[in-house]
Amino acid sequence: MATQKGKKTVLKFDSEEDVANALAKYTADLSDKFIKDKGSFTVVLSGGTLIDSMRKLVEKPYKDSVDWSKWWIFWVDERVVPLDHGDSNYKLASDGFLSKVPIPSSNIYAINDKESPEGAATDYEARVKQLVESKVLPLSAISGFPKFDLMLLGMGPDGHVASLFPTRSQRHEKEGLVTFITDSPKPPPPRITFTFPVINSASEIAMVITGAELANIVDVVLGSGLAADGIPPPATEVSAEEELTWFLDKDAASKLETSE
Ligand SMILES: O=C1O[C@H](COP(=O)(O)O)[C@@H](O)[C@H](O)[C@H]1O
Repeated sequence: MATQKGKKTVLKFDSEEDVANALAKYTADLSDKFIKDKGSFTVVLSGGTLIDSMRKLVEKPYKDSVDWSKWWIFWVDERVVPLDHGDSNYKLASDGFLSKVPIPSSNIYAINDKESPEGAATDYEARVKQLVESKVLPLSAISGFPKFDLMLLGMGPDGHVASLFPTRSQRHEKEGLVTFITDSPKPPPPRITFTFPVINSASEIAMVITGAELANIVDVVLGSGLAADGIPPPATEVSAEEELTWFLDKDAASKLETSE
């Protein structure tokens, strides 16, 4: 399990709707803070249910109050499929979020979908390094890895985050920024993903978890940290440099409440 560097906060809400409202305010407040402090806001998205949980951010008042022109968008993981494919995390975010707000298209870092998984990972890592060179992304003074302002993450029922799965070696990568997988246990098999050193160098991380099917793994990750097979779920390794905030609805927190 990673050592928590920054604060860890667990927020529980009565409904998924309340999570969506709180997540929108949290994200808009961080956007204001980072843009005031450094003139830009670098945001890393996951796929899955996260994008639907972000729906309130593209409604009033945030749609009009957030300075979208200063946003930069990245993906914590991506399925290696065409960007217009139904499995693409880019398409999911594009349809549900990016198409609704005026983020400059040159600030949106989709993968190169013409590449193999290995080629797409190499390409994405090179493009992130270029942004370090051009001072869009700073390096963490703690880890030396690129430091994003905010990562918005989901979690699977096996405790995977990004495309870092319990029984796959990518979760142990300590050198690279971006790695690839060709046998993801969750379809589709070919994916690229940020590594834990990059994820854990972010200033702020939100783990956004809703639904009863995630109650057991939430209890494991925020409780004992060990799954029934004795393997720590990857989500136990997530930590932020400033603050890791868990957004849980009542259903996802249901086992946690009984064991606390
Ligand atoms: O495959 C993926 O799964 C995780 C979790 O998805 P969810 O639907 O359970 O929220 C997601 O965070 C990741 O980005 C995606 O590629």
